[in-house]
Amino acid sequence: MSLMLGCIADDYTGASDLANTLTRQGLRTIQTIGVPDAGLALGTVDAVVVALKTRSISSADAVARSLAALGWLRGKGARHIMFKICSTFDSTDAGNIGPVTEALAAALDAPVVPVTPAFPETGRTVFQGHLFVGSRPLHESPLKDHPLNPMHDSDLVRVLARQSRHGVGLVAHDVVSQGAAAIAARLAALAASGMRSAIVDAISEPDLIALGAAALRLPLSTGASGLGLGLARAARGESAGTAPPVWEAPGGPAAIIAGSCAAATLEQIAAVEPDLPVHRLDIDRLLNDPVYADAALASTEAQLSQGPVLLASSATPDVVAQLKAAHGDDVGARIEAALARLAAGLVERGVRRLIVAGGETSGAVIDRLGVAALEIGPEIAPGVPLLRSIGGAPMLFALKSGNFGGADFFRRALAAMGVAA
Ligand SMILES: Nc1ncnc2c1ncn2[C@@H]1O[C@H](COP(=O)(O)OP(=O)(O)O)[C@@H](O)[C@H]1O
Ligand SMILES: O=C(O)[C@@H](O)C(=O)COP(=O)(O)O
Repeated sequence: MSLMLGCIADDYTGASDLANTLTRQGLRTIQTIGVPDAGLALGTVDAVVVALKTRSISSADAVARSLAALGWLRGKGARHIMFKICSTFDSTDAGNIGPVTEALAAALDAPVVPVTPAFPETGRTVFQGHLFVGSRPLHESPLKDHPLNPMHDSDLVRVLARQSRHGVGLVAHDVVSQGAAAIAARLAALAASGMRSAIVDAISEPDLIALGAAALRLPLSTGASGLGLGLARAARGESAGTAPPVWEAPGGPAAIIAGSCAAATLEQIAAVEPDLPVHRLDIDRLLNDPVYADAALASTEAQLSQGPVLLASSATPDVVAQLKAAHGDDVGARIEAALARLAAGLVERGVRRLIVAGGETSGAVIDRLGVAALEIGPEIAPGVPLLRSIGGAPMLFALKSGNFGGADFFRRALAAMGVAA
């Protein structure tokens, strides 16, 4: 097997977001959870997205796990490697976008790495190296309040340079607008001057297509799903590619687990509250009362037979700050583990259709359920596909980035799973 694209994602919703884009661009794509066992049957695929949970761990661990994924992808003949990061560049000054990019570049002997989180379809654009979320620069967007990776600087050349050993350049829009050859020439000039990565401007799909054509000539690129779109177009060439599959909806109750504290998720929870039972979890009890989780699950049992239920830890930034002050900076990881336990309890009670809101939350849930890989189905909302587990009891998932989806996302996801809300 020889893969057109081998992708390494730093969180699970990011992985499914990219897999969705590649699938919509006609590439047969599979998402694996970590480096898959040798026995996993991948079938005939053009791209594999290896989902890792490395965005918020130590940079040494993130590098080691990403290099292991690289080794597996190279063993599958991947012709180009893409490191999938968040379209809002979620990271701290301690890493991990810079350290992982530089480690992968060294392993691949890449002369320079184009880097862009641009994803205009979801309002992420990069101009003069500055990242905009909608009309606001990153540091004025809701991402400034992220519980794990609050973003306080929209100048990505500066942000990436703070977490990189080598110099970081810029391919500005006046070059990008001239097309792939101009981008490639600028990247080569930056490499000759000692730069090893470069933020690349992109504000539209044509920019992404030009960048994809230039990037595919290099061993490695780093970015969000917009970059994936450009790479897929260049890799696919003129072939039409393949359409996403249509699945028979499996039976079984449905549930929603929300761990994201993003503004979009808070709005989505409020929007669906009139239609189904919403359990807003008491975090103090969730973390300290040994019987609270079982009591919460018991309270859902009768409800699950009537329709979907939603369990949420999600809170506004001021409440998140209070809980971090009360429980320590690791409160996020502890809540993830508690939500994953609740998800396992819901599956034990027959749930086979599960929507999870939050990247780190999705990682904890999918790991706890032991899912090995996911097929990519039709798109529910930009950046969020319907997913079906591969191996084990078949389950349908929707793993939603906290920031993605409109107010009606949960209703749309349930409908895509064959569930009326
Ligand atoms: N009430 C809360 N207070 C503090 N942290 C929370 C709360 N609820 C969830 N969290 C944590 O916030 C983080 C959300 O990250 P994630 O799941 O990646 O969402 P997003 O996709 O919005 O980034 C997780 O670590 C989660 O456990
Ligand atoms: O690129 C994106 O924005 C998403 O694919 C993503 O990575 C979001 O991460 P979470 O907000 O942690 O889900």
